[in-house]
Amino acid sequence: MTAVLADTAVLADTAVPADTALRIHRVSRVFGSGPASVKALDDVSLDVRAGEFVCLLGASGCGKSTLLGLVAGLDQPSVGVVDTTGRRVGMMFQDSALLPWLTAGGNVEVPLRLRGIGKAERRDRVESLLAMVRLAGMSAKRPHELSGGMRQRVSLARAFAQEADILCMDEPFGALDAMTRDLLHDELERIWRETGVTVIFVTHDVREAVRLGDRIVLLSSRPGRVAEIFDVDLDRPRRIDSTHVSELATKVTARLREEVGRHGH
Ligand SMILES: Nc1ncnc2c1ncn2[C@@H]1O[C@H](COP(=O)(O)OP(=O)(O)OP(=O)(O)O)[C@@H](O)[C@H]1O
Repeated sequence: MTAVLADTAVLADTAVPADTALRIHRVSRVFGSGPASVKALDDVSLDVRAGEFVCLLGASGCGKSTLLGLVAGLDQPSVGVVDTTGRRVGMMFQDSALLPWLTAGGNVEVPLRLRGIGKAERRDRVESLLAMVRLAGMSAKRPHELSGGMRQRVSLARAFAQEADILCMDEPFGALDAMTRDLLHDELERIWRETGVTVIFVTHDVREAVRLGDRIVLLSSRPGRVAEIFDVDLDRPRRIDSTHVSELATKVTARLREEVGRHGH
């Protein structure tokens, strides 16, 4: 009887609610072994609701990309569990990483091809994905013919072509100028709302996190732990230069500074 009760307790503890898209449970990641080993993540837990937009924020080297890689299934935790609840996970990187020998349309088509979608349907989907990122009619252009912002739009369309339920984004707009980034924030927010995708968005830009996130998860450095979680209760769409965004960004920055100071960066 006791054993049954114990099992039930374990099950109750680990059952994931239906509206939870992602559960990160007591995850640690250590690279290497012995004295030279690096503990990149230490006992990180986080539940993300389906359709939620979560920003992972922290100083350089705090383990943001490591955590994202675990969610994307590119890496395994040393301890703990990453449960993507049977949902499909997609990825988008900072560098647009477009295949230079393919056109814009050809690049967007890659994830559709990989999933065995037929030619006629692929053509339609590519057109609508490019229209979604406001690049209608640009399908035949090659990456070198496009601006950095346009390339990142193609990359965004390709990311959405994965039709992921959870989209992991690793500083996707980090290399863009402020104006282009602002436009892409608007586009991403619109597409996120239209598709209902769950987004895990890594950034070290506090304002960007406040502009986009439903929640901001602040990670501490060495080892990476959840230092604090901020709810962003601001109406959307938000302007990155609005007073409300600035006020919360100031508060988050102060907390980030505290964390950075604590670890002597
Ligand atoms: N494959 C690896 N082998 C060894 N150490 C690693 C590996 N990947 C990451 N690390 C270390 O783990 C720590 C976290 O790295 P990670 O890239 O996740 O940080 P980050 O927060 O994404 O940094 P940044 O903002 O600079 O991109 C760092 O100390 C890094 O050197």
